Amino acid sequence: MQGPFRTLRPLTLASASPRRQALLAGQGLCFEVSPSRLGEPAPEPAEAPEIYARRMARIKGEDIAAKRPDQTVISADTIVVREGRILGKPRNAAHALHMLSELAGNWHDVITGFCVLHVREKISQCHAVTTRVHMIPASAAMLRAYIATEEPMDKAGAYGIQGAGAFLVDEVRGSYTNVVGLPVPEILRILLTCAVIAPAVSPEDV
Ligand SMILES: Cc1cn([C@H]2C[C@H](O)[C@@H](COP(=O)(O)OP(=O)(O)OP(=O)(O)O)O2)c(=O)[nH]c1=O
Repeated sequence: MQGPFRTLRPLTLASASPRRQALLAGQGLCFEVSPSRLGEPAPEPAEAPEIYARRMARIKGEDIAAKRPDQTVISADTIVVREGRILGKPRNAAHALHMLSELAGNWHDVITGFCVLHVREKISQCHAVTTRVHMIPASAAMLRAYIATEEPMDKAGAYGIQGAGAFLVDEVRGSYTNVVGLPVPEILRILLTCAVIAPAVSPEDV
């Protein structure tokens, strides 16, 4: 896909998320996709949500980076946090309804932990970005109808801001792409610094 950036060196996205793939492809980046199949362990007692999201991103990223030591590997983990409690993906429709009932009418945090790793070059950058999101006080009928679309089932907090779930969100404070699953400006800044990507057009072309 044509975009504002081009990829200079081999890049791998260690994620099965089609949203993350679309966010990077939309910038013009070329990359392979190699999701980690490691299970995601539960948070440690008293582990802060940002630390947990970063730890999960590191587990997934290091799994793939070890197999591709000459490539730059990007990984991420997105969680929803309401009053200090971490909401991952719903187990089933009833669990999705439970989660959305808690989120509706309230503020919550969406935290994406992400890593940029390169084993041979000893690059190991892991960070977490937090976005505040407010949901409308949706009725149970609206939430049930949304869950019936099945969109919530593979998403942290049981909603997708980029899909039909947009109807639930009336305010976002912070990075939008972070909610979708990858904080694009932060990732691009690191890739530019590491000379893995560059602007697609050289200055003399402008
Ligand atoms: C809150 C929110 C989450 N999500 C998604 C992003 C992530 O794909 C998913 C959270 O699950 P993750 O465990 O972060 O990622 P994943 O299982 O989809 O992929 P992988 O582990 O291979 O990287 O929730 C949205 O798409 N939109 C949203 O608005």
